[in-house]
This record gives sequence, structure tokens and C-alpha cells, in this order.
Amino acid sequence: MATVALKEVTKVFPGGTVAVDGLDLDVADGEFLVLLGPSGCGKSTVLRIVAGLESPSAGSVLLDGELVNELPPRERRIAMVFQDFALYPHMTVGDNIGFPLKLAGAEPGDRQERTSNVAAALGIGDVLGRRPSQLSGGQRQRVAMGRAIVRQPGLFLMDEPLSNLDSGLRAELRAEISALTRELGVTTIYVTHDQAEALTMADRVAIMRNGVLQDVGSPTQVYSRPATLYVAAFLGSPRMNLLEASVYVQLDRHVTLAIGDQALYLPWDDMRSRRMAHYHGERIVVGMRPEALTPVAPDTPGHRLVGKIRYLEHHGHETLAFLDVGATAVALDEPSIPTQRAAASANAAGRGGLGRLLTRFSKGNRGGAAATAEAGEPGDRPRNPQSVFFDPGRHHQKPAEVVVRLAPYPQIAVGQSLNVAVSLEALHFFDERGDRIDLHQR
Ligand SMILES: Nc1ncnc2c1ncn2[C@@H]1O[C@H](COP(=O)(O)OP(=O)(O)OP(=O)(O)O)[C@@H](O)[C@H]1O
Repeated sequence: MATVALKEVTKVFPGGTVAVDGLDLDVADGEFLVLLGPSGCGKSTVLRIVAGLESPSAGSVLLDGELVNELPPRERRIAMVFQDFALYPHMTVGDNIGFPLKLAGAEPGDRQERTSNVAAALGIGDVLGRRPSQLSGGQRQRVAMGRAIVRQPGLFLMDEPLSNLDSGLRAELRAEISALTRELGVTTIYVTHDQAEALTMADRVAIMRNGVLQDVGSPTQVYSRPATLYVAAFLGSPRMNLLEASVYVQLDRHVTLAIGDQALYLPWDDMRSRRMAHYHGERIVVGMRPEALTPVAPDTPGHRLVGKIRYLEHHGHETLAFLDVGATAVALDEPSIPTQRAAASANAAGRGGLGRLLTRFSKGNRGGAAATAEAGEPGDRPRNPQSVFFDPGRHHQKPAEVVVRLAPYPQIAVGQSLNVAVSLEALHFFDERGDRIDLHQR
């Protein structure tokens, strides 16, 4: 249907705001790509540039391989769906859906048939005679979708189309939208700041921060192998535990990761140890999601951390324990990422789902060749130019709290010690700039 290629696209608004900064991104034919990031990171601007509603200050936009920088929006075979649906209030549902066909000069009979088919496919065939004010939020969203698909566009652009709906309806519609776009085979770029939407709907997710692409990959890739510290912290709830560690390399034996007074040992035959050799004597950031941590009995052998429970948070289906392991927290100074108390995974649910995927993925990609190829074209490489961690002025030895998942109401209290087994395969390592160490050559 359509491919999209953005090459070195930059947008500087009058006044100097750099909304998009050197963006390289390819969207394959029929792909569902989600642009994810906090408010103001430049997602909508990218969408508007693809639509032709904004022109880039530099760089090229290609649709189906053809340069379209100068092509007006209506000649781009694109349909857009917005947050506020933008329906015509005085027209019936049928007229709203059929309006693009009317504009294109379609015969009334043909218009009616195509409108009815689309409405039936969307489950709103019985409300064609109503006006938008007589519809529920979900029905209005379906009408907006119907109006977008009726002309069989090559490309769908959706800007937070579900953000005005309640959470139950959002979950229902996100499944419908992904099923519909896949059925139609239409290339789709979908903008959201909601990570659940991104991870459940996307073929690939592109994460932006301050106009800069941070990472792009399948939901599993960006979650289990985040390219930057920012992505690691942005995706996941509770968020990834991020601890400062000092690296000491014992050649041919192991790499010691000193975390406060404790240590984890990465065996030498772990491919990541060779990369780590470049950081001997330096500080790095070790990331561990709660899924990587399992509470164990005190004398259990293996890779472990011990911490004192500072706080317990009961969520009904699970309890989060916040442990002081004597480590130093990494200061992110990032308004889009709420600070979190630092959580192990004891219940069965915590070990399944993404936890299992995470282990499988990191095993499957040992050696890095497959991961590197899947992470995208050279142009899609993540960059993290803004961040430098371990700035002595920024963190005042703030103790990290490590978040561990426990069974619903554990027989354990604040102040007690907890031992957690650490899955080494599920650890993430980032350098002082916040770049993933096993992705970036030093
Ligand atoms: N027409 C404009 N003139 C000046 N600055 C703009 C304009 N449009 C957007 N910006 C700025 O560009 C930056 C990126 O905005 P954009 O709307 O693309 O972000 P976003 O990630 O879509 O955010 P949101 O989710 O809040 O819509 C912001 O700092 C915004 O204030």
C-alpha cells in the first residue's frame, strides 16, 4: 500500500524550538508503527510532516520511494484520525463517512454502498441515520475511522485517537484498530504517549525524546533490550531499577559489578563481559526490572543481592517491596519519568508474560548479530546526546530503592532483610551517557 521514509528530518519552529532533530525512520508497507514519547517530544510534528501539514526545515520525506516534500496533503493518499474525531455535527453518520467520497466525486449509489460496507465492518451499520451528538464516544471514534478508511488510503496517520475515551473503551478500541488496519493491510503511523497502547498495538515502536529518536524496534525488543537509559526508564511499570555500579575486570575469569558493598559477577563467557572490559575501574548503570529479581531463602547459592525492606506497597494481586541494597540511585532528572521507589518477582504471574519473553529474547540474541540486524537500519540507530550521568554535582549519594514483586500479602515486614536472586541474563548495562553498552562500540 505505502512505505514511508524520513531522512534526516529536522523541524525548527519560528522562535527556535527544535521539535524534530535529525530523524531517520522507515516504515514498511503494511506496518503498524507507533510513535511513543512524552508530551512535547515532537510526535505530532512528525505526523504532520508526513501528512504535509508541516514542511520540514531540513531533510526528506519519501512516500513509496518518491520525494514528497513539496506535495500538498490532498495528493498524498493519506487519511488522518485525530484525538477530537473532527466529525461534522450537522451531518448524519452515513454522510460523515461518505463525505470524502463525495469530495472525490463518487456517484451517490457507489457512495452509499461503500459507506454501508465500511459501517458494517466497524459495527456501526445500525446508526447511519444518527448525528454525532447521538452517539457514544466509542461510536464516534468508529465513525472517524470509517471516514478515514472509506477512500482506501495508502497510509493512516492517527494522533492519540483514543485519548478522550475512558480506559475500558480504550482497551477495546485499541484491539479493534489494530485488527482493522491489519485486515486492510494499510501502513499506519500511530502517535501516543501511552506505553500500554504502544506495546500492545505496534509492529514496531519508535520512542522519541526532545525531538530525538531514542530507539526503534518491536515491542519485545524495546522493552527487553532498550537502547538507552531513557527508554529503559520510560517503558515498564514499575519502572526498571537503575543502580550505579563500579566495574572491575578479572581477565578470563569474570567482571565484577560492585553495587554498594555487594557484588554481582558476570562470567567471562558471557559475551557482554568483553564489552565491559572497556569500562574497568569506571562507573556504569546496571538496570534490572523487577522480573529479573526473585526472592529466595538466605542461603540459596547463585547471584544474589540482599536488602532491607524500607517500604511495602500492597496492590491486591501483588505486593511491591522497596529494598535498600546499599546502592546509589541514578539521577535521571527527567520530568517525563516519575521517580520511583527502587522491586523481586515471587508470584507466578510475575514470572510469565514479558518476564519469560525477556529471558528468551536475551538468550536468543547472545552474540548480538541477530539483535543488531533487528534493531533497524543504520539510520535508525538510537542516539542519546543530551545525557551524562554520574555528574558529581547531580547526585548526592541518594540511596537506591530496589523494587521487588512479592506474593499478595507476604509474611514479611518492613525492616526485615530480603534476599533476591538476580537473573544475570536480564540485566541491562548503560554507560555514562545513558547508551546501552552492548549496542554501542566504545
Ligand atoms: N506551530 C508551532 N510553533 C511553535 N512551536 C511548536 C509548534 N507546534 C509544536 N511546537 C513545539 O514543538 C515541540 C513538539 O511539539 P509536538 O506537538 O510535536 O509534541 P508531541 O510529542 O506531539 O506532544 P503532545 O503529546 O503534547 O501533543 C513542543 O515543544 C511544542 O511546543
